[in-house]
Amino acid sequence: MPIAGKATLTQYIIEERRRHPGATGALNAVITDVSLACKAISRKVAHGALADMLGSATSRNVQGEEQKTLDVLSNDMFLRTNEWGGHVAGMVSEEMEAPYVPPQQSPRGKYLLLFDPLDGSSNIDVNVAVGSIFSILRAPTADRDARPEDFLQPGTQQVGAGYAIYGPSTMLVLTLGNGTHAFTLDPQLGEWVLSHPNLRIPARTSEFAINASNSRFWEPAVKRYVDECLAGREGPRGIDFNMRWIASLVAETHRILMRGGVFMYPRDSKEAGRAGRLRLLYEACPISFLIEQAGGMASTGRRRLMTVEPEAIHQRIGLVFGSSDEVARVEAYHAEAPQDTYHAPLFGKRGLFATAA
Ligand SMILES: O=P(O)(O)OC[C@H]1O[C@](O)(COP(=O)(O)O)[C@@H](O)[C@@H]1O
Ligand SMILES: [Mg+2]
Ligand SMILES: [Mg+2]
Repeated sequence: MPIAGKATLTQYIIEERRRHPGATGALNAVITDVSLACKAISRKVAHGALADMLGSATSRNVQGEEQKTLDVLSNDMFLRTNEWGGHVAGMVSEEMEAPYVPPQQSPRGKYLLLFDPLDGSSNIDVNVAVGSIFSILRAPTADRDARPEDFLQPGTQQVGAGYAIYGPSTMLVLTLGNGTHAFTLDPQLGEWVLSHPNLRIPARTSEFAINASNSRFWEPAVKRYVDECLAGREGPRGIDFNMRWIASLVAETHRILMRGGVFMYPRDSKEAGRAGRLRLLYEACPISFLIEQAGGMASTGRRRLMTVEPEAIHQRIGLVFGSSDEVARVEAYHAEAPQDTYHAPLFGKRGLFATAA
């Protein structure tokens, strides 16, 4: 019996399976296992300081970032819930240098799971929303253990993707390639309830999100786009824009899925040899899949993000996503502007901060 007339996650994925007559239920099992990990993480996050879970672990992850206690614990939750089920042949995580291959599987799992177990972890200690992001790929072969190169598949190959957000309420947002749907965790029942079926992102928006402290490292096309937004009603866009920055990709994505907007963590020159801040396989690809399935666009700034052929499991990339008119505009500015042709009006000769001649 549906809760308050709404389907549960279990009911939804069983219904989805009917679209694939040959399906064995293994994908549903992976989603169930992931959603169990997310419930467990949600409980830990909700206890905050009372669970003695805040603060930093003593370790650093493969990208040299300080690991929070909850980063390590959340990673463990994902590994433990999924290795037991036997449906994944290997897992890649932000928190592990090499893929994890579950022991003694026979037959081997059909799927590969990639995840950021705790996204936005700099927000944990200040009690702001964090989340978990996941992507599901098919394992290319069942004949051998999963290898790093097996995970190097473009986003278009994802069979499922989603995130959990641990905010005022806990939600799971999922796509299996048939729309993007949001489930709210009923804390009494411990059940995910389909509260927001078929999310749609409006094509137009007047809200953007970017870490403006990086502006001196941006490419000209991004500078131009942001300057035009900031110029508001008096500028070329003719409308006032609002700006947001939560420093939590999951929370920014959630806002955009709920009411539109554009998010940018573009390629920049902040660190030599680093293409962008976000990780391609377990941040940018799953978010892009969710956004496209909700009618939005997701781009590197220059091209559709999900067509990028990955080269390394922890590869970083520029990401621009959200309302399609705005993402298309950012792509157009990149196509138009050779690297050195745009001069920001704020700092130009006749700009706001120009010094008297
Ligand atoms: O420190 P910045 O530049 O605000 O970066 C924030 C970005 O970094 C992230 O926190 C990276 O995620 P992790 O917390 O998983 O490392 C994104 O969620 C967010 O968009
Ligand atoms: Mg992250
Ligand atoms: Mg993380």
